[in-house]
Amino acid sequence: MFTYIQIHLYFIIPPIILLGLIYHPLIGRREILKFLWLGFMATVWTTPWDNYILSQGGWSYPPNSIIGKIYHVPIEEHMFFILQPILVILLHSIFTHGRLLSFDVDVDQIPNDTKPLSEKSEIDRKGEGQEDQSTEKTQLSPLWSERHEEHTLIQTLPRRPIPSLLWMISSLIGLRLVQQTNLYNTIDYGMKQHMFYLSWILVWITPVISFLTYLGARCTWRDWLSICVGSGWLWIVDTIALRSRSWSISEGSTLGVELWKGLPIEEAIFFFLTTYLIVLSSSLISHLHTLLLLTPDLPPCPPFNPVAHIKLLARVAFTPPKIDRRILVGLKEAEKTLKKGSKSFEVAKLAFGREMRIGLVVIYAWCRVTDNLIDEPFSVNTGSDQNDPSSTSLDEARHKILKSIRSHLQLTNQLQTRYPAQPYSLQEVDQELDDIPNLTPEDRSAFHLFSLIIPRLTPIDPFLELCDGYSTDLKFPSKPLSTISQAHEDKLTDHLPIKTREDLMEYADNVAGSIAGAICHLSWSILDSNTTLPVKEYDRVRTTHKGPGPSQDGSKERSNQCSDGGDSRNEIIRSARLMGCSLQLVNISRDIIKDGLISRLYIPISWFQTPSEIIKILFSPPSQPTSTKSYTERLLDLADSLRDQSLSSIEALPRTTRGGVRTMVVSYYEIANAIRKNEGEVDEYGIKVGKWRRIGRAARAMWLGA
Ligand SMILES: CC1=C(/C=C/C(C)=C/C=C/C(C)=C/C=C/C=C(C)/C=C/C=C(C)/C=C/C2=C(C)CCCC2(C)C)C(C)(C)CCC1
Repeated sequence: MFTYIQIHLYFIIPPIILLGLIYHPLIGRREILKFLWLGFMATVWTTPWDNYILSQGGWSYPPNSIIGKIYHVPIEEHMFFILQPILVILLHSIFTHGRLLSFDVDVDQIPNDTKPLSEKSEIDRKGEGQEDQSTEKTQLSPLWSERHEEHTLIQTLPRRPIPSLLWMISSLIGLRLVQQTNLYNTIDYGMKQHMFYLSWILVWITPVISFLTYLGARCTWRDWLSICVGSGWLWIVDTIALRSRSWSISEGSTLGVELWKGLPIEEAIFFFLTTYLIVLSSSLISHLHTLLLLTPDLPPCPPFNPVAHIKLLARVAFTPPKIDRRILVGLKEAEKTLKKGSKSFEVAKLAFGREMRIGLVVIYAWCRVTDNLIDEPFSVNTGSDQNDPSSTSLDEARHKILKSIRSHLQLTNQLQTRYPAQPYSLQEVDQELDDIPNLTPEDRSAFHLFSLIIPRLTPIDPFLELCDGYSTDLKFPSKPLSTISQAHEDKLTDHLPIKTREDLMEYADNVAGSIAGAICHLSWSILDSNTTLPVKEYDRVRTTHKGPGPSQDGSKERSNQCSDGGDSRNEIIRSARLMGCSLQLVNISRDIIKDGLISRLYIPISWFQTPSEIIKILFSPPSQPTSTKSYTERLLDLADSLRDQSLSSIEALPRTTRGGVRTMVVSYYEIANAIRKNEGEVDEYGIKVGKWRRIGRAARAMWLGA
């Protein structure tokens, strides 16, 4: 026989420890709130009910099975009220971790208003042209804007009165049966007395389910999966406990029907409904957390104090905000972009919690789209230039696109500083995008998404710096040089902007250091802030993004900016930027030959003894590849020294981002290790990194911090 505490020790606590170990790098204040709130609600809601039923003899415990009692309820049972929510929440969090949005929402199409503004204003102009209809237009326009608003705003948490009513009806049935099934009733109601346990389950739990369902809580298929696994496990545990007489259910108060041998149907229903209620609450809380991040006038990070936290969630649950459709569509598109674009980021993103991941996906999609637009300005049918764009037209188009991207960023930033005095309006920023010739609706959607989410979370400066990095790329020959003589004619070295180590460091800092800094801001805003507009808090830290040229060790000299009492966040950003540079150097080493094929040489010219060495790298024949050893070694040594200076900064980030950042870093360093293993040689395909080795290293970094 197992005692009640042994049931916990053998069957409930070990899975909690196991799931806790798996999920612990991502357990932050959002998850802790779930444990606290549901543990608290379970205790408050279940204790009086359990006391009453025990007093009525509904179930009982052999005296030698329990440690002690608080009134009628054993101490172990009180533990169960808290352990079951912890177990189910962990299971639910793990099963639903892969979803970017915790809820289902039906937005398949890119909305029409991703069309260029010029097309929209065309419609407006047509209306204005018809003088006789002008009065009608003025009357119609509020209606139009109302409709327009309806079209762009989506309620992701609609009330669900019908399913809620069905749950309420089951509560009423339960209540009716309860009235007739008191065990002490002298009149025998036949079967009805056997309904005692079932009716009390219905009366006790269905009103809460009905309430949450009314608020809009509902399950996705992954939620159902966790309900099935969770309740399935609890059924097994209950069967073991009942068979070993850890507790027993009174035969008089049950129907006598068993799900399988030893498990009364009432117990199966009980554990199914409690698991369902916990998953329903957990998924509703996740939904509310996502709404906080996606709604510009709510704080993206919930308060640390659990009481303030649950109050905020309750306020949002009772008056759920509508979400801009373009955000929801944009996120869907961004996920697709990511799937196509980068397998490794697709996996690495899973090492972050959901809210952080949303921010990263938005930034990644924007970077990907802007990078593609600049690299391939004529990729889509854009008119006359498309067939054989000359170098000049390519250059012009690229510079024009970069200018539009910059102005879009600046306008986006202004939009944020005007908010909340004026509502977010994408119309203005949209105008800038109209100047980009071959913008697809998907690209436009990535820009919209960025404007709607990022400016209140991170300063815009890192992205402007990334644009500086893009403009360095634009200095390279716009079309790959196909012959050595062409290279000589074009005075190749004039077109190679990375001349010294400092140039290289500045470039790496602009393209990767900047994004590393943005990730720091993102993590503070999402995981450790307490205002609606966390970006305002970064005004001081922001200076870290602008500074004089690079110093000898490659970092930008910004010592004067830290003399104000040593803001630790400035320090962290500085280190993070070094780490970004370090990863970029690894990237550059891997792609030396590949980049050479498109006439991009990121190795400083000063590292070459003679011009013929440059030519060898740029025109490395596939049959007799040029040795890259001396360059990769130097680049990777530099990368190592930057990494060593900055590794400690990861530990200063909010706890739930550390695992993800560590995972990203080690996967990059697996590339560096592979290059070293190959004696510094890379070819046009870069270098192969063993998939399992990479996964193994990433897992160690995530769970063991190594
Ligand atoms: C009896 C019995 C038993 C068991 C027990 C247990 C295990 C219990 C549990 C219980 C539980 C485990 C319960 C739970 C409950 C829960 C609740 C009651 C909840 C609620 C919630 C709410 C109400 C929420 C809300 C909200 C949200 C979610 C969000 C925000 C907003 C608001 C606040 C609205 C055994 C078998 C040993 C033996 C025989 C008898």
